[in-house]
Amino acid sequence: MSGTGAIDRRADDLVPAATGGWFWPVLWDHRRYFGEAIALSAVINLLSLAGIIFMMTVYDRILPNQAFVTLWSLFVGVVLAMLFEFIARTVRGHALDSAGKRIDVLLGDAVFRRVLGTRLEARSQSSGAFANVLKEFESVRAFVTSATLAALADLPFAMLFLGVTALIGGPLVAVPLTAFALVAIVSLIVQIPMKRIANENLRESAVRHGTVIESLEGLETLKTLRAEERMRARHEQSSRVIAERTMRSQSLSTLVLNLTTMVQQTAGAVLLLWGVYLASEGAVTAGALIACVQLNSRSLAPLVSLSSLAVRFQQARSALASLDRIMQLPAEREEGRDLLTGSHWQGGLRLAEVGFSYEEDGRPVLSGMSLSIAPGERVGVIGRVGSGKSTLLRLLAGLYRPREGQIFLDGVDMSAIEPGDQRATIALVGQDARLFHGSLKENVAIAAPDVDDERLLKVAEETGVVAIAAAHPHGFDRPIGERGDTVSGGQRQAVALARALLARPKLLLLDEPTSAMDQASEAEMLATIRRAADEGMGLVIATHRQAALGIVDRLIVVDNGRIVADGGRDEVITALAEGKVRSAA
Ligand SMILES: Nc1ncnc2c1ncn2[C@@H]1O[C@H](COP(=O)(O)OP(=O)(O)OP(=O)(O)O)[C@@H](O)[C@H]1O
Repeated sequence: MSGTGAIDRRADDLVPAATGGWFWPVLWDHRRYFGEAIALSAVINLLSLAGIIFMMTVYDRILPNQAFVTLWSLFVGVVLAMLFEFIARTVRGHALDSAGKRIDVLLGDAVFRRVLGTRLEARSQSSGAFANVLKEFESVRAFVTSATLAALADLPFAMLFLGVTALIGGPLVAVPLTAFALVAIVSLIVQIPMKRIANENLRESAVRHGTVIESLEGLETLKTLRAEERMRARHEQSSRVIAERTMRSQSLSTLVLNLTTMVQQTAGAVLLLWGVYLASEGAVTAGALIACVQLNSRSLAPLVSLSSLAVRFQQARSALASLDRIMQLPAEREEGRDLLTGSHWQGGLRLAEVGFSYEEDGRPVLSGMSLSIAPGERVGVIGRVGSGKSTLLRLLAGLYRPREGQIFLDGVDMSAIEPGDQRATIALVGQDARLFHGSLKENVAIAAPDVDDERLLKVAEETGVVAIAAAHPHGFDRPIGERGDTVSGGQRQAVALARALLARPKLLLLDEPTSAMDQASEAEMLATIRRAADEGMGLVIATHRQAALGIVDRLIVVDNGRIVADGGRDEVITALAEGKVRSAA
C-alpha cells in the first residue's frame, strides 16, 4: 500500500453517495430500446436452445438409426436458427448503441447545462476535480448501454436452461445449480472491496485532474517559481495511488473471472462423471448427458459476463453518485420558480443589510451592508486590499447571492429576476479580464453577437481595441488563445471594457478597470467610460487608482467588509485626509 501523504480534500465535496433522480427518468424514456434488447435476448436464448436439442437428437435418435434425411433437415434448421441468432444479436447491439447515442447527448447536455447554471457560491473550489467528475460521466453511459449489460437480460434465461436441464437430466441439475449459486455468491462478495476501490479511485483521479489543470493554467508562474517539481510530485503521488488501486481491482476481477471459469469447467466434469453412472443405470440417455453439459455452460455464461462487469459497474456507480451531487447543487434558475423577464430594468440598486461569505458558515467577507445606487449614478468604491470591494461588485452583478439581507434591482428582489436579463442590465468587468479561444471580433462581440459592424468599430475605436486589431495581419480576425494568452494584460482590459460597452448595460461595474494600463491609455479609457456614463449609464468603479476617481461623483469606503464612509467624492476624500473615516471604522 502506498501512503497518500497529506490528504488533498479538493474532491471531497464531489464524491459522496446519492441517488440519480435526473438520470433514471432519461433511462426510463428510452425503455423502448431496452425493452427491445430484452425481447431480443429472449429470442437469442431460445434459438440457442435449438442447437442443444439438435445435438441431443443426433446422439439419441439419428446416430443409432442412421437417419440421414432427418439429420440433414435438422442441420438446415439449426443453421437457420444460428443465422437468426446472429441477426438478433446484431439488432440487440444496435438497439443498445442507439440508446447510448441518445442518452449520451441528452444526459451530457443536461449535466453541462447544470454546471453552467450552478450558483457560483455552491461550485467546487477545484475546477479540475469538477471537470473530472464530468469526464467520469462517460463511464456511466458506457455501462448502461454496454453490450455486456445485455448479459443482465440473459440472467433470467439461465433459469430456463436450468429448468430444461432438470427436465432432461433429472437430478443432474443439482450440479449447475450449485455452481450457479457459488459464482453468484463470490460475485456479490467481491462487490464490497470493488465499491471501496472505485470510490477511492474516483477521488484520487479528481485530485490528479485538479493538479493537471492547475499546473497548465499556472505554468508560467510555476516555472518562474521553479515549483514544477512540487506539482510533478503531487501528480506522481496520485498516479501511484490510482495505479495501485486499479491493479487491486483488476486482480480481484481476474480472480472472480478465473474462479468462475474453473467452477464452470469443474461443473461440466462433475456432470459427466455423475451422468455416466446415471446413463449406465439407464436414467439418462447419452444425448441428454451431452445436452446437460452444454446447458451447464450456457446457464453460467451470463454470470461470467456479469462478474467481468463488476469493475465497470462500481466505477459507473461512484461516478453517478458524484454527478448526482453536481446535479443537486443549487441552481441560478430554481425549478418551479417563475422569474421576472424583460429588458425594462433601469439599473437602480439597493442593498438591505447584506452579509456574505464565500463558504457556507465561513468568515463573513461583507456584513451589514446597506446602500442605494440610483440609475445613472457614478460611484467609486475604495478600500484596502482584501476589504471586500470585488466581492461587493460580484454581488451587485448578481453573480453571488447574499447569505444575509437582500439586493433589489429597481425595487425587485434580484433573486426573482431572470439572471440573463439582470446581467444584460448590470455588466461587470472584473479584475481578471478573461478572453476566450476565438477571434478578436468574437471576443469583443461575445455579449452582443448581433451588433452591427458600425457600432462595433465605434466602440473598438473608443476603447483602443482597433489598435490591437491593427497590430496583427488578420486584424479583427486575429486569433485569441485560450484565456487570452496572445494579448497583453492592458489589451485584455481594453477588450473587456469594449465588450461590456457593446452590450449597452444600464449600470456598468468596473473592478480595477485600468490596473494594467499606462497613464495615457488609462486616461483614454476613463474618457470613454465617462462618455458612456454621460449617455445615462450608471457606474460603480472599485479602484486603488486616483485617476479613476475623477469620473465619479460619490465615493464609498469599504473596510473589513463594512461601509465606513459614503458621500460626495470630495467630502469623503477630505474626511479621509483628515483621518475622520479611519476613526469611524
Ligand atoms: N472566491 C473566493 N473564495 C473565498 N474567499 C474569497 C474569494 N474571493 C475573495 N475572497 C476573500 O474575501 C475577502 C475580500 O476579497 P475581495 O476580493 O472582495 O477584496 P478586494 O477589496 O477587492 O481586494 P483587492 O483590493 O485586492 O482587489 C478577502 O479576504 C479574500 O481573501
